[in-house]
Amino acid sequence: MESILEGARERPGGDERIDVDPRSLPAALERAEADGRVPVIAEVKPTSPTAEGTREADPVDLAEAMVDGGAAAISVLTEPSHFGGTPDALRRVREAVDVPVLRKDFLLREAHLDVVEADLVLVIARFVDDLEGLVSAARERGFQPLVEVHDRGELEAALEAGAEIIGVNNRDLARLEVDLATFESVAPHVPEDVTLIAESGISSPADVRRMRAAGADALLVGSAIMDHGADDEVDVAANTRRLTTVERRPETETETQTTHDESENA
Ligand SMILES: O=C(O)c1ccccc1NCC(=O)[C@H](O)[C@H](O)COP(=O)(O)O
Repeated sequence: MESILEGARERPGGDERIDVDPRSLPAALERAEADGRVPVIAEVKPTSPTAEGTREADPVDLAEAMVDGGAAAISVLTEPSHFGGTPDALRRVREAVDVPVLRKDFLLREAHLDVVEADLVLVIARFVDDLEGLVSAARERGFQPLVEVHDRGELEAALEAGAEIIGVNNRDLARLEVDLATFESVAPHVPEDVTLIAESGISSPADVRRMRAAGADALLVGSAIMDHGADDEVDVAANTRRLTTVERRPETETETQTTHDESENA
């Protein structure tokens, strides 16, 4: 984690202030609910420190397949060194799709906001010194800030900073371990009027049901959709659809299987 943060500290920001006309995330989540889709924010994540490989596919093709699979919004990694992302990939994806697009990166200061337009930006509570300042700076530019927390202390900080969209990350960024019980322990303390997102480690229909039962308004899913470990061409639309259609299907005993398990058993 330290090398990711070191890279983020050294990365320059933009020199010109960005001004965005954003697509609303809450409205996109409502549209998904209205037509019976689980609201999923599908993540274009070429690789990561915990991924088994790298997906070289064009980010635009991936994002379009995700929308085809029913994704309510798209998240695009723009961190270059550990996640294989670029701001240009996000710019191209946002031009190609009509759903809200989240910039997923390790943004530490105001100038980092001025790199590329997006509908939402991720602000990670534990890494930002002036959380309220960065949340306000994001809003002044038109971005919807998604403030990420991992425990109740960070949740309090996010609420004090004025967060209206909060993500609870099931991945402990200190140890990189994932535990879905994290969301279950933090969610009951999140006020009703906050848009609440469960992040990381959601890979099976059973995980989707579990996070929704715990109060998630939306789910942020990367690895299970990108399926980095699979050898062949991955069907990103099918991987997305498998999660977005969960609430249209009756619960079954095999729902705990991840995408990879299922394709091995097919
Ligand atoms: O995903 C990682 O390996 C990772 C490592 C270090 C810091 C952050 C990391 N992930 C960031 C994320 O929050 C996830 O990309 C996102 O929540 C999706 O998670 P998943 O569905 O488990 O890929």
